[in-house]
Amino acid sequence: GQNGDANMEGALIARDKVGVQDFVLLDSHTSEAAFLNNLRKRYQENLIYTYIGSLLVSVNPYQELDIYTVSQMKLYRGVNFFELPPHLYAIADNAYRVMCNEYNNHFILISGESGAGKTEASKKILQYYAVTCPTTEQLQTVRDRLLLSNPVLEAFGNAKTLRNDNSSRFGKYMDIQFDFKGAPVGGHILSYLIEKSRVVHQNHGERNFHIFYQLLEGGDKDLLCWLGLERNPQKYTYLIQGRCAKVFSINDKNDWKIVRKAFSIIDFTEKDIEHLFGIVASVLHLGNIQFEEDSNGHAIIRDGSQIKWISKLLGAHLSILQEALTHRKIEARSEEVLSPLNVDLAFYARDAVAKAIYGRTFTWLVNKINGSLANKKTVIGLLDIYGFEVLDTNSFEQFCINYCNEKLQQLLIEMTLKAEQEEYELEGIEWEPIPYFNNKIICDLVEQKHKGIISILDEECLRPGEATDLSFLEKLEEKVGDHAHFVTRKLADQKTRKSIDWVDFRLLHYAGEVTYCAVGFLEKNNDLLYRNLKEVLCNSKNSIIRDCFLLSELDNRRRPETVATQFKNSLTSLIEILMSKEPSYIRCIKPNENKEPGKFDDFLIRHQVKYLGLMEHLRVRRAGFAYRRKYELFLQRYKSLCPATWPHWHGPAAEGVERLIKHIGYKPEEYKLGRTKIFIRFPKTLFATEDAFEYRKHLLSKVPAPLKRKAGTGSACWRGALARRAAKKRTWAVQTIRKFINGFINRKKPLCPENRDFVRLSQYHYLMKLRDHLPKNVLDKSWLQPPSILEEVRGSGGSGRGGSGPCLVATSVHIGLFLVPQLQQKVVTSAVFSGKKEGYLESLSQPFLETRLSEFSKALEPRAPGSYVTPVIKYDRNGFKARERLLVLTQSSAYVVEMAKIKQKIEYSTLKGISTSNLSDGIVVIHVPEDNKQKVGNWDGGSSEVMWLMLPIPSYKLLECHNS
Ligand SMILES: Nc1ncnc2c1ncn2[C@@H]1O[C@H](COP(=O)(O)OP(=O)(O)OP(=O)(O)O)[C@@H](O)[C@H]1O
Repeated sequence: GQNGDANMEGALIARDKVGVQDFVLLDSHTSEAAFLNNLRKRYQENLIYTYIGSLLVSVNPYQELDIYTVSQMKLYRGVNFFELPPHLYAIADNAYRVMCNEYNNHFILISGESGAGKTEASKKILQYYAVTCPTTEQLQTVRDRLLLSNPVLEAFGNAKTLRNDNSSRFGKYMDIQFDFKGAPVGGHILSYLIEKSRVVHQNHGERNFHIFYQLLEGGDKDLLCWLGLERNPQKYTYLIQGRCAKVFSINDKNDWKIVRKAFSIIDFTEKDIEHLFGIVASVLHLGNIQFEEDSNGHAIIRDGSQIKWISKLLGAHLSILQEALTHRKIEARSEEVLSPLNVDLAFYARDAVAKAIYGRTFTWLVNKINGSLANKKTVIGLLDIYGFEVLDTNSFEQFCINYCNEKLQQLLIEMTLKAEQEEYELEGIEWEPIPYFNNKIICDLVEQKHKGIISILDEECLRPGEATDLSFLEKLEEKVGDHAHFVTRKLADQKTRKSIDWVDFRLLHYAGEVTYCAVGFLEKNNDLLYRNLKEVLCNSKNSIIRDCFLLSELDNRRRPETVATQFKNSLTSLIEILMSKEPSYIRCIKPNENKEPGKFDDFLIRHQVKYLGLMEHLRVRRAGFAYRRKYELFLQRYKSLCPATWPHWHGPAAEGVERLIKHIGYKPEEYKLGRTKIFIRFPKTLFATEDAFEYRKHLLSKVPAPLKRKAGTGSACWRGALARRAAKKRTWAVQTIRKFINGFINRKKPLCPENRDFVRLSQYHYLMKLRDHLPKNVLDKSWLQPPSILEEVRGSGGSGRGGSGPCLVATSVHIGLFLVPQLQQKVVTSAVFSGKKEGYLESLSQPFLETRLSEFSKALEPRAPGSYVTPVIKYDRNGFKARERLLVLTQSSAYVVEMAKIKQKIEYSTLKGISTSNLSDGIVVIHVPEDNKQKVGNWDGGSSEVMWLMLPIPSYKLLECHNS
């Protein structure tokens, strides 16, 4: 992928820091141990992010890290992927920039097991966009709503589980919508499979959804009184099954305040809120309803107080409600008969209605939030979805979740791995396609029409007669028993048999085996709500309940779709949505079970590395070539390594690259040349090249321009040269330190051989400091005080034979500001080369040729009359074409000006200076002298001394002179 290539350079630069920051650069890429070592090494230094190409691996730090500040966000904004260490923000920013540049849609898929940090990651990305994207006051509201939808959704959709105190119990796909200027203007949320069973039952150590506890803890007295609730959660059956209603790590009272406030911002009316909490309270009352047997063995409600509250809060008729909870309406021929329920069935009906009310209200809530976020244009989607789940006992929910993960893996395979192989094909590179495990076979096992597990389950649910979970299991054995990824006790061999119970079936998922207990599958898939209970709810006076239970549902005599089928369908449409977008991936890893910072549990992590398919991904990413890059970019970066390509190569880039790599001595087995890209097989080849490049860059940054050209013809064998250099450097260091001490002792004497270097060093430092503190304009008379040693030496007339240092100090005060860049370069080069290079003194009196200034005016020269080098032109969906333009910024305002107009108004030769921004935003700042203000006329911005112009960099040429 595009960004995968890009981050490679960053990985190169930082590779010596802590491990490799891109797994692709691991020497032994097939070794799981090496993979884990690298991950551990980085984690222990709190480096929680690592790339595999363009995929980001994240390990939950379980502590607040100082890497999510606004200044960090700004650091990553617009910066090329490869220039900074791996980060969520880099992924987010890359998606954003690709979206803006290409006007296409994007999604970021975040996966990992419970507690691995998915939700945190998606919130951080959202914050990143909220802070860094352009916005207006008007859009501020949308931004706030986007951010505040989170606490509300979390209150209703998250719960404390054993694995995570704030576990999302629903899958979430959120689109962030941007307008053509890249401002976030809206959002849309899709939710998947809220875990309704939690409303009525929680495992030991777990809680119900946060909102119940928040309401009881934080709701004010009047509200609770109106809802008929007591503040004590221990009073509510539905809240205490996990026996941990109060948890130290969760502040329900505080969270309540946040949620309550969020409601008002995301457009909820007081009526909505009243009805919503009416429903929440009703669920609690429902849970406290108890049934007993009457003399006929029929269920009757033991105490009428709860049902009265429910009737009030849901606006349902008391006696009808009472009847509905204890009877079932059966249709016999054309008659409807009310048949009384026994106690067990009454409890079942009670729980079913609680789950249905809560589940549908959650969906209503999501829709309501969507209503307040609605907008259009391009989007970036954030998919935060439960990762692979393997519990001690795995039930229907785990089956759905793991099926979902199979589907997403399939998507990843289709989009990434195949794309990878196709790239080689496209580039015309000979390459044996590497086999990877395609999990389609498992997806088919689950979802295939008529033959898949879901179809078989549905059939059992719908068929007349005595269908049970066991008969479902038998059907499975009968129909998919010979499938390679399906086992039951009966089908297993002697050895495996022991580990599978009679009620279990086992699937061999792509990530490993999971044994599912079939008990409860039918009931959960059916998700039946008795018809008469539905009727009661359809007639409710609570408007939310009425929205959730439509009368039309009653008219529809067809059976509603089963849960598994609904889920399957929503996954299918999700995959469709995702297929139309550009993907980015984040894989979250949970480092230990104890939520402990700094603890790297090898066993647990190895397991996840496997489940997340990371080795698989790396293997494919590294299968042929570790690195590939467009010829232009490769040449751009490394051209200084070969005299034929430095400073400019005039032929086709591919040929330039060929020359270049011949010159630096690549062996044939190390690389391949494709149609548009060079492919390098081993990381070490690239490292050597990068070393040479770094070294050259270091050197070039200190050479005056005329010398730069000559330097290009230097030694060819950089690898050897490097070693020699290092040895030389050490000797040199020893001598220098000695000299420095000597110089310091003699610093007060007039200039003499003992103190000359020391004085020169002081001069140098002074000038460097001066450079950063130059007066901002001609009226500013402040000037950095030189250290006394320089004054003294100058006073004693010691400008000496070198003539460089003191002279510069004296003259620079009088130099016009527009010479400053020139002067700065000379200062630097003087410190480095004076007395060391022949011909340096001569070069001093001439202006340096390849300064940014001259290079810049060259770049602006039209190639053909009236046109400029590669203008930045964008098109949007509506065919809007942004013209070639300049952004003009004065100190008080900004204008957009047509290139053509500017050309008439400024003589480039009078520019005061130019600076390029260090972001990849394609912007250059031109400093215009004061007198040009008049000519520039209507973009006058007031009283500024220096006028600034900004314009998109028209070509590589400019970038290049900035970088070198
Ligand atoms: N980047 C991070 N910095 C600090 N703490 C983090 C970070 N990511 C996760 N955590 C901690 O780990 C906890 C669990 O993370 P999170 O809720 O995001 O997991 P999840 O993968 O969404 O789990 P689930 O699937 O159960 O919803 C958080 O509540 C937080 O305490």
